[in-house]
Amino acid sequence: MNDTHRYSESHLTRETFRTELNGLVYDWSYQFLTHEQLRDYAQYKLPEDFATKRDALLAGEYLNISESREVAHTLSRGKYSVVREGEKSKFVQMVRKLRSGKWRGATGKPITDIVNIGVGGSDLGPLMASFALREFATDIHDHHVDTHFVSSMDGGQLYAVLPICDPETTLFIISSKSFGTIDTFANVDTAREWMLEHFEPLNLGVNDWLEHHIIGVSANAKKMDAYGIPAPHQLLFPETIGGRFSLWSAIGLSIATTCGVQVFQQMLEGARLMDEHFATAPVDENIPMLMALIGVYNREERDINNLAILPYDGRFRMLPSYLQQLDMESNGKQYNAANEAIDYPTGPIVWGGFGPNGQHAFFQHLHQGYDQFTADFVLVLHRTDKRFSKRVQTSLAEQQRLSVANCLAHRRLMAFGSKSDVPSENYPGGHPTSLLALRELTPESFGAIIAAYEHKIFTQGVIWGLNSFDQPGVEKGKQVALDTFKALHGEDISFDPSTDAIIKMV
Ligand SMILES: O=P(O)(O)OC[C@H]1O[C@H](O)[C@H](O)[C@@H](O)[C@@H]1O
Repeated sequence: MNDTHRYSESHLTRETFRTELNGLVYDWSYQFLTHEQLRDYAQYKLPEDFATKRDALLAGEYLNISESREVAHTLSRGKYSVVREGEKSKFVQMVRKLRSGKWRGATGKPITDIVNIGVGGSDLGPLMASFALREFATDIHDHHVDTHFVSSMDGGQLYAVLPICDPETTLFIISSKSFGTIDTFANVDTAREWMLEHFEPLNLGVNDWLEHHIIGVSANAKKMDAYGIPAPHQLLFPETIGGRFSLWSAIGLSIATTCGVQVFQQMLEGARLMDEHFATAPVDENIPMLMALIGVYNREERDINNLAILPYDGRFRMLPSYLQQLDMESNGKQYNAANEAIDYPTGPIVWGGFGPNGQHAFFQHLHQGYDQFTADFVLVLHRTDKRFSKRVQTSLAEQQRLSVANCLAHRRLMAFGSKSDVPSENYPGGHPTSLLALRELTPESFGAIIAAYEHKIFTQGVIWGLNSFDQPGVEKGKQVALDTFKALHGEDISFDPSTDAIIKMV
């Protein structure tokens, strides 16, 4: 494809490469494709049954073949939403009880700290959304609850969280679709020891812990029963919702305990509107499809193997980690949906970091390093926050403008470069990037941007013939780690000289 006319600033004045949905602006001006090329590329790349597959996804009917189940996460922001029954919903009642201080611990004190224990999809989505949306909480009563997140198997986060919590006023949400992930239960075991150590001198025990200080969120009711979680404290969600797509479901409980039910509902609504847009907008105005086709083009025609996610608003700090799982676990595959080996590139390596800080760190490589990359800049154009006086708000608004200016400037430098005969002053440019700009961050626009990425990844999976909804590579990782763990416990298992030697040192 001929792109000699792109990356010339004059060309950009003749065509608009921008589409908007409810305050989410997607600008692809600094990508290689023109509208015409994009439409041709869509015809060439999208399989004939793409619309059928898309409709099946949005109806909750798309088949995850290898796991023999449907894919239903889009329904969790529509007709099967956990908040659809309002005050009658168990999810809503739990959130209200916790956020109003009516949920009491075993000694009768109101819960003040909630710890979500989960990993992967049971951690990254809730953590990201809670962090991004906490300032929008509207239904705060007199009571203040803090929500913490613990995921890592090494206990590293418990070291930080336990000392600032009081066992009598702390509640743990065990978030695990399978209710069997070893990382999560390693953390739960330690949390239980911490609590029981405090409870036993008070003549309280495991049952008091289970009765007052635990909520289970899972697709596996049997395992929650077996663990002893009382039925009223169990939240179930369907098997058909994949872990990395589960923040919209009951797994989002910690989002709602942090931000309130209303914000959670608004987030779902933003995602639902993106579902509608994905279903109906023409291809060169369809945000997820544009993102997908541009990504496939960069991967296949330009041989660019990585995508940097560069948010310029601190509330999106966790977005790169979230999208890493969403994309790499879905499309990082060398086999197709029919389980045949494939010989073409699929999903890119997704990485990134908070843009303003990255400028003082890894941007050197982006501006002058050897490697090719593509990037998504994520920007929020306006921010107001009534918690501050006018005077402080004015200063904060100036900071927001500073961040916007830096984002736009670095994006230009990556696209157009800055030529000089002095090698150290030469910036090659030519890196294709997109801009996702929110006019304002709201729960709705947040929901929309996350759903856009989900559909982008789905579309790419369809183009590449993948099943984007399984993750055997992760399952394999769990098995190999089990054997190593046994060896650490003294079982006579040998691996290789390096591993064996380190095991002996532990
Ligand atoms: O929610 P859980 O069943 O505990 O699973 C947590 C995570 O486990 C695995 O690593 C899967 O690959 C992830 O997709 C999942 O999100």
